[in-house]
Amino acid sequence: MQAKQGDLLATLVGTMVVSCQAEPGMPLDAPGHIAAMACSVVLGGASGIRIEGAANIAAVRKMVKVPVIGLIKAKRDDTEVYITPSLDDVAAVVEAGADIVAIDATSRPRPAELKDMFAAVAARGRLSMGDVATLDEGRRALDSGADLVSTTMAGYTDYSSEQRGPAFDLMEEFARAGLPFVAEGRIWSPQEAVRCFQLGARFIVVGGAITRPDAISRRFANEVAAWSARPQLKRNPK
Ligand SMILES: CC(=O)N[C@H](C=O)[C@@H](O)[C@H](O)[C@H](O)COP(=O)(O)O
Repeated sequence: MQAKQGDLLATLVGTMVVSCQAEPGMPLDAPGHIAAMACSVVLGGASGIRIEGAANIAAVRKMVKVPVIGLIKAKRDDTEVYITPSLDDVAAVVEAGADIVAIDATSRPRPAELKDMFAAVAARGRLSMGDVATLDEGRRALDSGADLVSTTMAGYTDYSSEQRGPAFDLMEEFARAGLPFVAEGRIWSPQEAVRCFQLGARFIVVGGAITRPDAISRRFANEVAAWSARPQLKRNPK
């Protein structure tokens, strides 16, 4: 790894990266909106930004100085892998201005060999982040040349059990194995964020809890609806 890349990683250790993404078709799904979110979370203390899509990465790159983790979500017929699945996607993420390229590093069949994906990132002078669901996948990603591994995919494959909160069990497995990891996925509270560091995370990536107003509103609305539906409230409206 080149010295400059090591410096970049050092700025992230012990800090929070914020993922600024919008589902396709949602009101915030536009490069200008994503860039405004990125600027806002940097004001709030994010030390890096995770961004999906070449146009969004390019828009954010112009607006923030902090490291940008870029990815392309591409659903394909030939694979379940959808986070930066191909070598062309790697090139597009780098071209758009990302410092770190996030790549699905699960063990599922993929269009290109993992080691070729990570090598393509390194050849372009960028860092790579392997998004995994299990410890074995993390080990394999690091052996294949990933600079970082993240718990991103835990709970999102058919062999990693669905979870409501962060993948604390997987983080403990990484720590016991002495492997460095990034904590990402379903971190919803500052207390959960701290717990990730207690378990040994190098840094954390928080998304929906900060940047998905629809999901945040739904949490409040569900609690409010449950409160308002209490039987005693119906009996005594005053
Ligand atoms: C599984 C998958 O596709 N994760 C994506 C990866 O970029 C994003 O949709 C997540 O928002 C991101 O990982 C942060 O997680 P959370 O929003 O739960 O804090």
